Amino acid sequence: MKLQPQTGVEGSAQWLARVATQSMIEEARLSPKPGLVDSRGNGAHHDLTLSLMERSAHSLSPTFHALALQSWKRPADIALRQLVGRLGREGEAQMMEATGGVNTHRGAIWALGLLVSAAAMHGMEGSSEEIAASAAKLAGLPDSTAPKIFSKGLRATRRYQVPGAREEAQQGFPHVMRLALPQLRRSREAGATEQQARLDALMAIMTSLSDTCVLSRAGLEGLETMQNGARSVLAAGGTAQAAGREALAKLDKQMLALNASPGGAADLLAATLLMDRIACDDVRVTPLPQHSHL
Ligand SMILES: CC(C)(COP(=O)(O)OP(=O)(O)OC[C@H]1O[C@@H](n2cnc3c(N)ncnc32)[C@H](O[C@H]2O[C@H](COP(=O)(O)OP(=O)(O)OP(=O)(O)O)[C@@H](O)[C@H]2O)[C@@H]1O)[C@@H](O)C(=O)NCCC(=O)NCCS
Ligand SMILES: Nc1ncnc2[nH]cnc12
Repeated sequence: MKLQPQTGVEGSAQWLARVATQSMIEEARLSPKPGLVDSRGNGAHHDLTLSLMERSAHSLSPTFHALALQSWKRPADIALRQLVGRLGREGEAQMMEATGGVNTHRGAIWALGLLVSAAAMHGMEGSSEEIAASAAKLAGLPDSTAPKIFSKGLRATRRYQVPGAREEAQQGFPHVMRLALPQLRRSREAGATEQQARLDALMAIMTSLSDTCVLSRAGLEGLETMQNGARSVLAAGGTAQAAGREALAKLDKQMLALNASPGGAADLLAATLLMDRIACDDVRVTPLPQHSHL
C-alpha cells in the first residue's frame, strides 16, 4: 500500500506513526550492518533477533501516534516536555511488554519520539532544520516528573567524558542533520543503490558518534575500532565500491570479535530515514515505497 502524506491533525499523526515505525523496521532489516541485528542474523546480540526488533517497532506505533496528536501546533514548554516524557516512558513499557523485557529501542523511542513531536509542533510545515531545532529545545527542557534512573548510557558518558543520547538530541541531532542526511543524499546522487546509500549514511554516523552501547560493551577500543572502520569504508568510496564493501566486512568481523554493537548509531539511522521522509526541504513530504507492508 502506498502511504501518502496526510493533512490535519489525525491524518498527520497516523502518517507520522507509520513512517516512524517503518523507518525503524527498515533500519533493522538493512544489511550488512556491523555488529547489529540485520536480515542476516543477530550480530553481536544474544537476546535480539530481527523478528523481535520488528515486533518492538510495531508496538511503538501508538506511542508515536499519541506523541504527534498531543504535540500538534504546541510550543516547546515544560508542560509539553513533561507530557512527551510520560508518553515516551509509556512507550518504553509497551516495548518491554512486546519483547518480554528486552531493551530493543530505548534510544529510538527517544530520538524518533522527539522528532515526531517536533514535526507535529510545526503542524507538518517545518523545514528539517526547524524540526531538529524544536526537538532540541524540547530535549533541553527539564522533566521534573522523570524518575531518577542511573543508566548504562549515563555511566558511559561520565566515565569517558563524552556526549550521549541526551546531548545528541539537545544539540539538534548533528549526526543526523550534518552527517547522515547529507551522506544519504550524496550517495544516492552518485548512483549508489538505496541499500548502499543507507549503509553509507550509517557509516557517516559511526565515524564520530560516541555510542554508549559500544562504550559499555567494548570501551574506548571498541569506539575507536568503530569510528576508524567507518572512516575506511567511506574513504574507499562507500559501499557502492568493492573496496568499501571489503572495509565494511572487515569492520563487521572486528565488531563481532569485540562483542560491540552500535545500537545508538542504528537508532540515529532510523531517525535519518524518518527525517528524509518528513521534511525534505525541497520536496515537502516523500511518500513511502509501493512495497510497504505496513
Ligand atoms: C535520554 C534517554 C535516551 C536515556 O538515555 P541514557 O543514556 O541515560 O540511557 P540508556 O538506557 O543508556 O539509553 C540510551 C540509548 O540511546 C542510544 N544511544 C547510545 N549512544 C547514543 C548517542 N551517542 N546518541 C544517540 N543515541 C545513543 C542507545 O539505544 C540503543 O541501544 C539500546 C540497547 O542498549 P543497551 O541496553 O545498552 O543494550 P546492550 O548493550 O545490548 O545490553 P546488554 O545486552 O549488553 O545487556 C537499544 O535500545 C537501542 O535503542 C542507548 O541505549 C531516554 O531514554 C530518556 O530519558 N527517556 C525518558 C522518556 C523521555 O523523556 N522521552 C521523551 C521522548 S519520547
Ligand atoms: N539493528 C539493531 N541491532 C541492535 N540494536 C539496535 N538498536 C536499534 N537498532 C538495532
